[in-house]
Amino acid sequence: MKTILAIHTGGTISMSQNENGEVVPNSENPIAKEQVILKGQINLITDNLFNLPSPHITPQIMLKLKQRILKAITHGIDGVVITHGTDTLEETAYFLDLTLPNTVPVVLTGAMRSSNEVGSDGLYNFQNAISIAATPESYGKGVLVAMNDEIHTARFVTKTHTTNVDTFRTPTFGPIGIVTQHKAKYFQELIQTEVCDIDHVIEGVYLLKAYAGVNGDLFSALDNEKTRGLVIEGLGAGNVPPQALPAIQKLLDRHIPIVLVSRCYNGVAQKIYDYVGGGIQLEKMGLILCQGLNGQKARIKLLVALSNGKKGAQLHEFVSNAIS
Ligand SMILES: NC(=O)C[C@H](N)C(=O)O
Repeated sequence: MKTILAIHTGGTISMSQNENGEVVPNSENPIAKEQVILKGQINLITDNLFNLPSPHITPQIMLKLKQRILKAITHGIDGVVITHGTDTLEETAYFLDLTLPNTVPVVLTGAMRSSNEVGSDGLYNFQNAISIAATPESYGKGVLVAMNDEIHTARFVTKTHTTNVDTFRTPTFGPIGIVTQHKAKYFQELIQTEVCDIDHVIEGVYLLKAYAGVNGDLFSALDNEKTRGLVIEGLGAGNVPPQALPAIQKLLDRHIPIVLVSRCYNGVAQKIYDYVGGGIQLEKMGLILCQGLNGQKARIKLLVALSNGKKGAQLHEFVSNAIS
């Protein structure tokens, strides 16, 4: 019989609606007490590690979660399920994907409707996640996200709707599997995973979004001792308005690594344009183009790489490479 560890961290999946219709955290996690469909076929261990709405989750908390999972892997666990608030679920999932060894299935799930709401999706998603974690086909697939009958990779999944249960999508590449009758079926191979172990996380890694007419004001605000790295969500294929460039150049002159992704929902940042602020010129300035990650994922990757002590060409190679 397989032993699966369920780690609960909070989020809507463990909340309830009160008599005023407000969704609030519970002192006791209702999902942890539910009967799960595979009871009798698996040995389920429960750890109520945190009880936090996911906007309260920080990289330091992600690191604690990673350490908890690592301990369980060392003790021979067969699979791990994590329940998590959906707002930052993709960031925690990718943090774990980058920092854990790819040895046992690790599956994150959550809910868009709290535990006592009509049509609540929490228990359903939780059961799916358990069956995915207990499936032999789930080995070697990196950290997975299971929501609404779909299986996504941590690397590319993103929350796309504020309230709809069909919110988690993988733009450009699509999900790698589906769940039917609580059984996982995979139809895409995962591209190679990368592991970058860390024992601490640094501060001072920021994310800014470009927009029409953005100037250097926000970039100049980062010209200080605290700044260790920056991700810019550029326009289109990865372009930035010219007025912002002098302030960006100043950050580069201070040897602050700057990663460029696209603010577009689909597609990857590319070197297409050779005008002032175009991707080709930004790369010549020294920005690192990161293909395929959204801004929040690229920030996690840069944070992990810098926390690991990566610099120069090694940092460049690790951060720029997401799709090969
Ligand atoms: N659906 C959810 O879980 C959203 C909630 N605000 C959270 O992330 O904790």
